[in-house]
Amino acid sequence: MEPYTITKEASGLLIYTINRPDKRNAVNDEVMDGLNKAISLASNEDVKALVITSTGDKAFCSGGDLSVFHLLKTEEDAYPMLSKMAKIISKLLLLPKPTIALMNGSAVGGGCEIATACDFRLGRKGIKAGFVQGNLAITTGWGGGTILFEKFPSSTALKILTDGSLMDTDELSALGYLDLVFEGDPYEQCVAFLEKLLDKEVEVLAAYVAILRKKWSDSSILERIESEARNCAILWGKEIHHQKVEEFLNR
Ligand SMILES: CC[C@@H](C(=O)O)C(=O)SCCNC(=O)CCNC(=O)[C@H](O)C(C)(C)COP(=O)(O)OP(=O)(O)OC[C@H]1O[C@@H](n2cnc3c(N)ncnc32)[C@H](O)[C@@H]1OP(=O)(O)O
Repeated sequence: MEPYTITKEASGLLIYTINRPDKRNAVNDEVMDGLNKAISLASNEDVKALVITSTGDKAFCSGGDLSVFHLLKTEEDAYPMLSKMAKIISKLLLLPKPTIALMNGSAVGGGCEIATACDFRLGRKGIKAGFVQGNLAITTGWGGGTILFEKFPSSTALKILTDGSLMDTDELSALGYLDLVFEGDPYEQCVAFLEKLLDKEVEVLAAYVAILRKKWSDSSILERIESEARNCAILWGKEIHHQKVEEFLNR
């Protein structure tokens, strides 16, 4: 089974789908490379917006693939992986097209980091989402913490990150994290949400998005994301983190 697919729709949507439902759509190197490729393709003139979604209804994305990344034991081992994905997420954040996380399942850990980098988050009623990294004795390491602080009030972001709880769609909507809670076919709901946006010329969309992207690029966001990855790598190398991951893998 291919770990991801990329499809271009006649509507102008480019759709990147993580396809590892048995691993709850966890991110491994191939998924990272696929996302990077989709982000590059989304810059093409005929693409109006990039949608990131996944297969199945259990998980939008369960974060980093712990069964693979658990082999990374030290700060020096972990940093290249964290930095690689932090760069991809930075590219997603600054992509000059609107981006949408279409969440038909729960978003956990790094899955929330991907969703947070998107401009819009659409979640199926009944899913959950949470930045659980703190429960594993690490922080966000892909830039998601920095981006959360950028997009939400600081007290809201700090509470979400330090609680490490999975929140339901009522809580996520109340916090403004979800822009739409949907029922029914995810793709149809996404197209309906974007109906008016997709009516606009691609240059108009890109120009509005550029205003927002400039605000971030002018505020040294790339350096701040890089420093988040570096700090996470330090915690990653500690024994307590490895114990917490073992507990998850052996539960
Ligand atoms: C690495 C970067 C870091 C960051 O910077 O953000 C992170 O992302 S840390 C990772 C944080 N993620 C987690 O801790 C998620 C753990 N997963 C879950 O909490 C749950 O699986 C779920 C996502 C809520 C789904 O629950 P459920 O539907 O009940 O499924 P299972 O728990 O039974 O899992 C099924 C299957 O999938 C495997 N799995 C799930 N998540 C991961 C993962 N992140 N990495 C690797 N494998 C994962 C799980 O082990 C099960 O496998 P089998 O036992 O072999 O069936």
